[in-house]
Amino acid sequence: MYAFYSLLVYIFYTVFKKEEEDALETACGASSDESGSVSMETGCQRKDGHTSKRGKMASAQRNESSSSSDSDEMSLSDNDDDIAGPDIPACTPLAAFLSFKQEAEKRRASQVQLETPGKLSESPLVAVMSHLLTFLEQYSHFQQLQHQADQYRVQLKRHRVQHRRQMKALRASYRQRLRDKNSIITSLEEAISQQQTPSPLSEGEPSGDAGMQAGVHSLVESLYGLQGERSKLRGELRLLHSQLEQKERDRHSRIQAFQQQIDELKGCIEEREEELSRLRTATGATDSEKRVLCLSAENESLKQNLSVTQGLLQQLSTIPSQSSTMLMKENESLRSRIQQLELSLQQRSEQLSHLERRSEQSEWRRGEELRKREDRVRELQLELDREKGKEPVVKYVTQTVEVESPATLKHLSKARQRGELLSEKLANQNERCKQLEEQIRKSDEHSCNLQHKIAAYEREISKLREELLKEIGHLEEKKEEAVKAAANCSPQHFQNLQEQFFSLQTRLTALPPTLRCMKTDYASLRSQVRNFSDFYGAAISDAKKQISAAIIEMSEANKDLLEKYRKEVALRRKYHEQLVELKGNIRVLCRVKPVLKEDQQHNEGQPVVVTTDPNNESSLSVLNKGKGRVFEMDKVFHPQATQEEVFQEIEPLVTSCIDGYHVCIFAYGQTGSGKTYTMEGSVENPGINKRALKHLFSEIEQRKDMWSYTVTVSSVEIYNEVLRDLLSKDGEKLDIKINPDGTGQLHVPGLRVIEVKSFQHIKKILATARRNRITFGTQMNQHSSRSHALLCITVEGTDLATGSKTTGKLNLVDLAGSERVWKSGAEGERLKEAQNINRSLLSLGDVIQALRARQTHIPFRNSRLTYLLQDSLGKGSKTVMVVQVSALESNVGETLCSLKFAQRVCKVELGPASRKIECGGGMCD
Ligand SMILES: Nc1ncnc2c1ncn2[C@@H]1O[C@H](COP(=O)(O)OP(=O)(O)OP(=O)(O)O)[C@@H](O)[C@H]1O
Repeated sequence: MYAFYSLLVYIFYTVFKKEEEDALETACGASSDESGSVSMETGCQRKDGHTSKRGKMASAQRNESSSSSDSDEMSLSDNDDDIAGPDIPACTPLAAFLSFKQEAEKRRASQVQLETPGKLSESPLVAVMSHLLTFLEQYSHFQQLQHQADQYRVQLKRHRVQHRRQMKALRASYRQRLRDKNSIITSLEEAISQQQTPSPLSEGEPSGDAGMQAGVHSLVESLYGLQGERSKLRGELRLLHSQLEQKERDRHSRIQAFQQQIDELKGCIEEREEELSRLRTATGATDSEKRVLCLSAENESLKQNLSVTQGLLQQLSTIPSQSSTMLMKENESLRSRIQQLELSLQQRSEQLSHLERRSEQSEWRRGEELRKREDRVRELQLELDREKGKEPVVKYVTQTVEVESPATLKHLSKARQRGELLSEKLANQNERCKQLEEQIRKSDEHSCNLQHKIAAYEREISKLREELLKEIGHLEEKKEEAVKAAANCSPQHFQNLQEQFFSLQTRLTALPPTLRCMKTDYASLRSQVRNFSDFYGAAISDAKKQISAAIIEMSEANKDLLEKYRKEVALRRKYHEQLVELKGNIRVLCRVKPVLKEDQQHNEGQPVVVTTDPNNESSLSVLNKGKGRVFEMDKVFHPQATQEEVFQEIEPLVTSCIDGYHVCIFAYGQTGSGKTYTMEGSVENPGINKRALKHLFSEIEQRKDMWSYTVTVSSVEIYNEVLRDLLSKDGEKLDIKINPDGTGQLHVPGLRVIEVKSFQHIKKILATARRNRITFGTQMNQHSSRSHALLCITVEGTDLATGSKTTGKLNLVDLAGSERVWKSGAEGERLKEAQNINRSLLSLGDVIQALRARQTHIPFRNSRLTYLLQDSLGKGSKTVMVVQVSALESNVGETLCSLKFAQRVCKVELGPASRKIECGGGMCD
């Protein structure tokens, strides 16, 4: 009866909810009348004061209804309060009803027991109801649990997605950092800003995610650390810029000071020249006057002598008896006069020879001076050239810094302009120096002419002297005759004699003007020579002093500059290393081959499936079967990229080889994709090999004042796993062995190693290696290289100041093309070749894989190629891989393979590169 009644009420309750609620309210009201502590809000309560299970369920239902309204926000909310009970619309009212009925039944049973004691205390209906209630309770609990589990699962999934997203972002940021410094900084900022915004996940998460949170925190910390490093680097860069500016200012001021000094010197020289010309004319005039005076005095005395002689003759003519004695006296005086004249002539000739000696000496001294000055000018020229030669270093720093900031770029362009101005000024100075030399040469020529004139005059004088002597002899003869005649002279004879005497007198008077003229000329010339040589000597000694002072100053300034240059080189090296380390010691570049005419002929209508992004230099996408795939590399060269552009990316590594690092550059890719073109290039457009060697020699030339270098070259090819020397004609099979010198390094006994002195020499060597390499035509490439070709350059340097030694190695490798055998149409010998090529490339992949996994054993010995490259592929080396790909759809499979391999290499870390430097007998880094 009760069961039926209960069922009926339940049906009413569920179908007509309102009525049921009313009924429930009534029932509860009745119950509350009895207990006095029941309310609709909290549900019905038992007499013992405990909240009934039904009440609990009702409150759970309320919670559920409140949480369900937020269900849309569930995915974003992490609040544990969101966990609510299951949706149980049917069982809750039933449970409420049953508990109500159970209470009523219990009350009724207790009344019955009171009325009829000894009867069964609990009816079966009550028992069933209690069972039902327990079941409902358990059911709702189960549903709650299930709901909670679902929510946990959703949360876990959400956490996992977010975690994966975060990890992806972090990985991307790290990769970005490796790509280049600027992008690292940006990505770090992004990552930091991401980490700085509080994540909703970080609060109230289950304890299972604590590990992940700790990981994230540690990453954030490391990012902060990197940010600090970045600001430190920026500070260092600023410091470098300011140092550079200071140096540039110093250099400029020094150059100005030199310029001023040189100008002053030139002014001095000009002044002196003017003075010289003035003095020359002035001295010439005074000397001539003096000579005229002197000679006129001499003339006067001669005249006096003559008049005396005349007087004597007259006396002779008047007193014939006394004439002979008189004549004899006159003869005596004439003889003495002649002797005097002879003496004076002798003295003069001695003076002349003395003068000649002096002029010769001054000439020799002047020649010496000139030679020294020429030497000094040459030295200065060399120093200036060296100064100019420093420009590239500044340029390099400029290039390195240009990457950093546009302000530095502006500053360095100004510095370059200043440098150009300086070199112009220096060229002008050289020009002026040359002009001065020209002037000196002219004055030398002039002095030579003067000496010639002096010599001519001297010859004339000696001729005249001879004539005079002859005349004197003649006169003496005549005098003797006259004396003899006078002894027995008749008046007639005496008259004859007188006539003869007068004629002689006239001849004697005719002589002096010629003699006077000659003497004047001679004396003026002599004084000119003496004055000129004295003045010239003084001017030269002055100029010498000034030049030597300027040279001393110059050499001191040069020392300073040299010191600064050394410091700059060291700084540049340091920053270069930091840059290379930031970029990573293994770098992967990708070059897309342009579609050439011959490619179009073979693959007519083939679409291009490889595209590069002009805004992103480090990604390229490949379209395969309608799906695009993006690959990230350190740098991607678009099909139109030039050989020069490719080399520019590699240039810093070539430089580091001179500094003592081991560097390996290899080209990898499908056959015909342009590996040989990139490494060797053509005659008119050379590739990496030639450009690297050219750069190497120009860098060595720049450093020759501080370092001496020896460059040696060898070249081998690996064909069918057999090693052959490409520089020897016999093509003997070679083997790789451990060097017996105890260094543990590898060497190839019998391999021809050539010392190279110049770039011209290397050209011939490269041509020989190219001729000897094995190539065949395949379906994919008409001149396919069937072997791996290695060009090994060793650079041994010695620091001239400290004596420390460095050994750098540069391995330039043109790998044989990877190919799909069916596609290349290889058969027989070609098939074996292709298999060998693919096997060795596979070994290279294995080595890279092992390096990537940081395995203790790296399988270098699995192929000749990897064994030979062991030095340059392992730890502490710098490696660049240029992946060559074709853009055509027919090659998409090979392109994808090559790019996947490249991506694997991208992830390899070789650790910091180490410099192979030997100081004091041992190796040190
Ligand atoms: N970037 C480029 N610009 C112009 N021509 C190119 C370029 N790359 C390759 N080539 C041309 O494509 C042809 C094949 O190139 P190359 O011989 O260098 O390929 P490869 O990868 O060395 O082939 P293999 O592995 O078979 O030796 C050559 O004629 C070369 O001149």
